Amino acid sequence: MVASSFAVLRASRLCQQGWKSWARLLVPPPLSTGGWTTWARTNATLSVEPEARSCWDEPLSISVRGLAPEQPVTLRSVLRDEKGALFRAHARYRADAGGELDLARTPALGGSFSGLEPMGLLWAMEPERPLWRLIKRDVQTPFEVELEVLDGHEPDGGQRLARAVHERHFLAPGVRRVPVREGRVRATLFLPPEPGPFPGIIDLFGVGGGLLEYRASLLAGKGFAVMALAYYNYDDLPKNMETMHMEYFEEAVNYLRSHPEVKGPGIGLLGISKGGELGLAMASFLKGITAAVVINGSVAAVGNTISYKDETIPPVTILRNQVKMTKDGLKDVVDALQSPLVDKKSFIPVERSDTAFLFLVGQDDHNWKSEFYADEISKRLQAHGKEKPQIICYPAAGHYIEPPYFPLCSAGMHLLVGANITFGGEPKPHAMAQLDAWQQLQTFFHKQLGSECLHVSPKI
Ligand SMILES: CCCCCCCCCCCCCCCC(=O)SCCNC(=O)CCNC(=O)[C@H](O)C(C)(C)COP(=O)(O)OP(=O)(O)OC[C@H]1O[C@@H](n2cnc3c(N)ncnc32)[C@H](O)[C@@H]1OP(=O)(O)O
Repeated sequence: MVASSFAVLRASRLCQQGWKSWARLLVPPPLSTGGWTTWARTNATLSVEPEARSCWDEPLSISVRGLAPEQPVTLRSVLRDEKGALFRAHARYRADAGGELDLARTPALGGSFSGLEPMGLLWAMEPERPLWRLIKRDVQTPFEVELEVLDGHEPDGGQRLARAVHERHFLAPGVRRVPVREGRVRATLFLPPEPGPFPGIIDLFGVGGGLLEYRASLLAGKGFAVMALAYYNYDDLPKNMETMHMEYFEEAVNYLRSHPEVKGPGIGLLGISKGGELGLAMASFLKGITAAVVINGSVAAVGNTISYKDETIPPVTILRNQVKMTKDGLKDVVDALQSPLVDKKSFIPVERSDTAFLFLVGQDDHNWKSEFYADEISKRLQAHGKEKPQIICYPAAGHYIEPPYFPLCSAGMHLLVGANITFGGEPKPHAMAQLDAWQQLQTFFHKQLGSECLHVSPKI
């Protein structure tokens, strides 16, 4: 296993910091307290850099000025998703002797997180609605994050001293969004600003289907042509996923490879969960796939048959008696799939693939045994004289390894199981895993797809 390093991330974070812009965003009236000394300050300012807006995957510099020396304050964040669900985080801080507070230098004293966490107010958000996952549906609009500074350390906060609203965007400047309806292919292609050609990537999500675009749109901001590909429960595609026909995915690969703005000869694949399993199947059956990143995928067909021409891979047996209950009343299905070493016909024939692989694994994935699957794929590839894949394991990370700063979704409704299940993961290590995984997959694709490390300016 390759240990991951976070040093690179810190360096890139520092490079992205822009110039300081202090803006007093809200000045509440002074407290009337009958002569008692209070901490509330009328001249506190909250500064967020970049100013006013940024890309979702970009780090922020958050600081407060104009507080009293050593003043205790609580910082709060809130975001409303497109379904109206609220996500919140808060942390207690103490200003320095000069009445300042910089989240890059001042540790949180408790709350949704503690310690030095400059981005904790984003990644530590929790949904107000239980088991709700933060999903961005329309990438053409930003999420608005409201930040507040409150006097004192009371859980519900004291007087509001300052407030800022910051837009987090999913389309970097100049990135183009092109809906695709070609033959049977239903997708959205994101192209970096011209001129191309750009290395091409197909992006696949998992059970639930639909067409989620936010990862593809963010990745296009890093110099890739990324096509978010729907495969069921979208438009005129099948409503369910009884059989996954590789011919559909082949059509999508051919479409992207022949696109005038996509650099050849081969393309990349990115898939999470069921999307990782399908990416593995595509890399095993189809031609023209140079590189694949599988995030917590399976090496077995799960829940449906995979077919290509006259071959079929049947799904592994479900071991219903292995479903356990957690103390929180959630189902834990991690042991509920038969091993593909037993159900050998369900093992995707990865040995046929000449694709370079990167496996990103949450070691606390409770959806299924991602680490075991990655290890078995590695063994199978090497036993057939193929290149050893890169495997990066993240301790205490769960199933949904998303782009940076998405809050952990540690439990939720699983549409295949029909019940709420645990997905695993602890907020802090999961957040660190997301940050590292995002860098690792970009580095891997740039290397394998032969591109220069082009970045679209995140300035919006
Ligand atoms: C006892 C038996 C044992 C069996 C033991 C078997 C073991 C078995 C092992 C596991 C095997 C796994 C194998 C693959 C593991 C993956 O693949 S994990 C899943 C990864 N999936 C993804 O990342 C794709 C997610 N995409 C989606 O879920 C859909 O595209 C979206 C985003 C929900 C949008 O779809 P849509 O049709 O527009 O959704 P919408 O109508 O708004 O809502 C549909 C439902 O989703 C819910 N929903 C919508 N938004 C959200 C949200 N933000 N948060 C939470 N829920 C939401 C809604 O409430 C709604 O539910 P209902 O009201 O119908 O109950």
